Amino acid sequence: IKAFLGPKSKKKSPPGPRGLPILGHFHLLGSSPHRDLLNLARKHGPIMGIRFGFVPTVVVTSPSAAALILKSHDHVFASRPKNDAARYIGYDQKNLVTGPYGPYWRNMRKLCTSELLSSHRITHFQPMRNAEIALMIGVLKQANNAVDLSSRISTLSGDMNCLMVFGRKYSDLEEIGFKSVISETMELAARFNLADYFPYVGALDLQGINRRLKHLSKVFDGIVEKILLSHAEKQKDKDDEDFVDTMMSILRSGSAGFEFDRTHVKAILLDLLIAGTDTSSTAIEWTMSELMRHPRVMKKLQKEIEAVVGLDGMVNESHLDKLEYLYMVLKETLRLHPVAPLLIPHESMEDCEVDGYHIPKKSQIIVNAWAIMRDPNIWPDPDTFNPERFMESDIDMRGQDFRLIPFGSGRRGCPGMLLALTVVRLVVAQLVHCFDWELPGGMAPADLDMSEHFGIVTNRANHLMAIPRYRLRI
Ligand code: HEM
Repeated sequence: IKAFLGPKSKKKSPPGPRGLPILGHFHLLGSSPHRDLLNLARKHGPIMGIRFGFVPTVVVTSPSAAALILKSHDHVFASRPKNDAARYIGYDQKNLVTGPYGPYWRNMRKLCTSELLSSHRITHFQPMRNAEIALMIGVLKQANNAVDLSSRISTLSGDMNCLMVFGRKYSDLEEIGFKSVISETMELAARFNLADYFPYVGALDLQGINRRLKHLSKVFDGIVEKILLSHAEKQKDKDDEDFVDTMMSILRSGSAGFEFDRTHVKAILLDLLIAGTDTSSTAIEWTMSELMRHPRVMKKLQKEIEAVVGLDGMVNESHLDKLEYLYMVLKETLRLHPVAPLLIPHESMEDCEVDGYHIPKKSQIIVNAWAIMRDPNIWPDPDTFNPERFMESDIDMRGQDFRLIPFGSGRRGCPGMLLALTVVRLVVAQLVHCFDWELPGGMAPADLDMSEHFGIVTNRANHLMAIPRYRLRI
């Protein structure tokens, strides 16, 4: 009514499809929102306005528009929208992933990048990674038949991450219900929660999501409290410290330099557990899938590793920078299969004009990285897996080039990128170097199903099954 009767605004809103009263554009999205949003953007342009319930949303679908949001106006768009899942599970959005932009978030991010995710800290855990990967290789060596490679990779990634964060394996935490809490949290967080888009209807919790979230947050808190208490009882040398030890010693010494209590420690632990596990394993799973679908690329990569490492030894982290083709394979995999196709929604902290369009304060911004990375105007033959496209190319994926942004960019870009690149390259190199791989039942490579399942992390719809044949001389 206000729009109809009130004075016409001179401000130009981003173009978009006609929405339904109150509901907005929910009905236009199906189970693959990144694909649906691309289809809409083809009609309405790279800066498109839509609405989810009461939340104005801008969808960005070109490198230049992404650069405007994540670089030129990064200071305006560096916040995150309110989100009930994060409110309950993320200790009232005190965590890094969903925390609103501000002094607290800046301090917390600095603390994480310097104390937990620095290259020094990553190197510190190198022996642990080698030991865990060697264990997995040992198990795969015994296999005579097809193995569930997706599950193996997921367990390995979870174990390495949990050992780093709190000194115990993910698989060992099954008896205290940890795995099921994490997977149910991920499942609930991926659902469209009406409470996030309809403030009044949301309070009724018609979907029952918030009730389950409250329950899960209590269970999760109980588990993390147990972990914190068990750490308090053990005295450790600096060299043996996991992330919990580091955070607790900062807490005890009061050296954080900002408000930092037990709740903040728990919120960060949650981030590292959720953001660090499924992301890396999904990237490894997609890389192995593409390699099995493209035996030529697999052979070429094996040759590269053989030339650097030889058939009498395993890959170690000092080899990684010499493996240029491996890096191209990873770039190409993350271009086609970004772990977070829509990044994580950003929010504008004030009114802003972007490319002539008015974007009001508290708009949700969705960057469709998946669509940008398959744009035929940028990428010839965009749906084809072809790592050679990166030969003689200066396109990198670390957030400086908006054509390739699997880790996002700017203030909210992924702080775990260095760790992820180390883990993913090491595990893929080791799997490719140690084994030749066959698909089960004589399946032809081109027949391997590559369907995806959209979620907090977009992984394979079906587990990757394959037969390993050991090929080293040791
Ligand atoms: C291949 C693996 C990974 C990929 C592709 C990936 C990708 C991303 C993306 C796209 C974002 C959102 C960027 C944005 O909103 O603009 C993000 C955020 C984040 N990632 Fe990663 N990530 C990976 C691994 C990791 C790891 C291993 C960790 C830590 C252990 C981590 C920690 C985080 C955190 C804490 C954030 C939130 C940052 C913030 O909001 O300030 N990620 N990641």
